[in-house]
Amino acid sequence: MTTPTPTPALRLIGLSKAFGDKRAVDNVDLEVPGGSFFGLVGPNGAGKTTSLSMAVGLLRPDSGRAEIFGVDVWADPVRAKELIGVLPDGLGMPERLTGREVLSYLGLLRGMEPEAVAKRSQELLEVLELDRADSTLVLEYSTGMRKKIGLATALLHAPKLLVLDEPLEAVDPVSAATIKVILQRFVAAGGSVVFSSHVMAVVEQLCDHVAVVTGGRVVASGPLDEVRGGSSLENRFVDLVGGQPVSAGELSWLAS
Ligand SMILES: Nc1ncnc2c1ncn2[C@@H]1O[C@H](COP(=O)(O)OP(=O)(O)OP(=O)(O)O)[C@@H](O)[C@H]1O
Repeated sequence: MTTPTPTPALRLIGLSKAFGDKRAVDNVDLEVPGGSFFGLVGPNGAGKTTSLSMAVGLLRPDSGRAEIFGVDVWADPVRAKELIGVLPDGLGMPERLTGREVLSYLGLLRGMEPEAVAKRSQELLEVLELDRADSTLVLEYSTGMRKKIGLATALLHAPKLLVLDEPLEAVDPVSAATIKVILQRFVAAGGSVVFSSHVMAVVEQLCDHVAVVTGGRVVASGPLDEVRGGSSLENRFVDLVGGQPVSAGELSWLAS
């Protein structure tokens, strides 16, 4: 008897998207195994945001489809949205609300009971160390605080998969450390995470699976060790994107 293959947390099948003449994402196939910590890594303009936006139903593909735990994102958006927590790139939050108010509003909007919203918000504000969430407007938040409250909104309804666009980009080191711990705990508890980054060191530090994206295409994907192979991920990355040989010093900005 054959063992059934587990349903991937996220599956992209032949996804493509063009903006005018520009092919931002070109026939991308990707499988994110359930329970994995998956990094989508590539340089600016590689197509990471466009791919993730299509994966979560924020942007309609020209062709192809996306499945969250086997649920077609465009055929059954309600079910798909229950399964995912999303941190978009822009973080366009209502800026005249406090962090707690943002969470309260979103929780009620998603149909949660008021008591559950209050309890869950309190837990998230504590673990994310957002202790001024009652007194500070989002308008006044630092990038780190915005990413943390964004992560709290993504986690509010206890999703099975987190899809995060650059969650650590331009974040202060203390907030970044907090975010990393929360994501690691989420995966340890059986959740799955997909996040984008152009920082190789972050992906190597956190992820068990990785996809390298450049020019709108996935040029390598799989378990981190397999993709990395014998040489460092930085060198393989440079090979894949067609760059010149570089030293670790030249690449130090990647680790910032
Ligand atoms: N709304 C849009 N209109 C026109 N072009 C777009 C739009 N969104 C993205 N693009 C283009 O599509 C390509 C892929 O962009 P995308 O934002 O997906 O890349 P990215 O890998 O997320 O880059 P970054 O790390 O800079 O965010 C880029 O050339 C970008 O300029």
